[in-house]
Amino acid sequence: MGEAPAVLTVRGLSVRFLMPGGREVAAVNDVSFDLAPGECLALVGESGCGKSVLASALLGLLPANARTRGTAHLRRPAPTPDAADDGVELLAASEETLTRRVRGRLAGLVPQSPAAHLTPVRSVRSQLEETVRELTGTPRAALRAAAEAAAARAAFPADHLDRYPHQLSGGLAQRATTALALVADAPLLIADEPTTGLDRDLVDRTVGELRRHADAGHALLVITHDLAAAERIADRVAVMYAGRLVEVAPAQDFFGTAGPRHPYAHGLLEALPERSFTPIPGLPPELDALPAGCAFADRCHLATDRCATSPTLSDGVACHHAPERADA
Ligand SMILES: Nc1ncnc2c1ncn2[C@@H]1O[C@H](COP(=O)(O)OP(=O)(O)OP(=O)(O)O)[C@@H](O)[C@H]1O
Repeated sequence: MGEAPAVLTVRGLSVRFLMPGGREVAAVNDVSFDLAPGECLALVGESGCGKSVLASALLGLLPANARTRGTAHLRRPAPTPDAADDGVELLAASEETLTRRVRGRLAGLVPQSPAAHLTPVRSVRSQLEETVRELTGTPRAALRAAAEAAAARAAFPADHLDRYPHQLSGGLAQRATTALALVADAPLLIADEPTTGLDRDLVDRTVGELRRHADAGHALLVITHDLAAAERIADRVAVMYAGRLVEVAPAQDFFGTAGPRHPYAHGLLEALPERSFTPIPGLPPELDALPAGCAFADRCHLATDRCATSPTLSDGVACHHAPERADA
């Protein structure tokens, strides 16, 4: 983490879904992390490990059968310490606070399914103009130019602004939702799978834009299973497995010579075609029947009797058998 006070401070965040018959799905388990202004944290892990549920919890977008625990504090970085505002406790915030202060204003979201987030019966221009008016109070006469400027920030082409969502390719729909997410210059941007389904050129442009956004002082949480994209954007990597963070490491160490320390994180990297292309054997546990100990033990070549007790995240890794950091 950088030296500036965190924009987002998450402590002990857990999410359970209450299912029919009393079953409980433990989608996020005791997650804690900080995110500083200008920092990009990539949250990585296999499909279904809880990444999107975590993002939805932060923005108050969980369905009614969800129960959250823990705290998640979001605040605007202050130009001076005495100008600091108290920010918002996201998990305790009312729907009104989330709508009026948080979504779009303090936290922008580039959603996982852009097309589903755009209103199908309105052109991109009209959706951008409305969002600009609501979030920035721009007067009507200046709306057109402000919406065009917002589109340009996300490299959405001006000559496509009058199109409707069904007339956009996946890449352009993603640019439109990115433009909407950037309108209010929120201090936190959450991008959920921003590169999924894009061709190589668009992946490059998206990665570049997101990195520039962080470099301009915004805190950026990128949720992705694209490790190559994570390597290019992130300052730090947080690896999630069965709803828990199992490793949080500087990206340089994680992708560099030091490498990951958790056996699951190691396996994720080694599964890449440009590495040894060896998949991790087995499957993750069901989230409604998590073992009492380490959730990865069943798939882990290092597992011993000690793994019957759950390791906590300490010094950046949650594993009884993780190697010490070389510089520790
Ligand atoms: N409304 C819900 N009710 C019950 N379980 C849910 C609900 N929403 C999500 N889950 C479960 O929570 C778990 C985590 O889902 P999540 O979408 O966060 O995974 P993810 O890591 O983002 O994966 P992906 O990359 O596929 O989106 C999954 O097992 C999912 O089935």
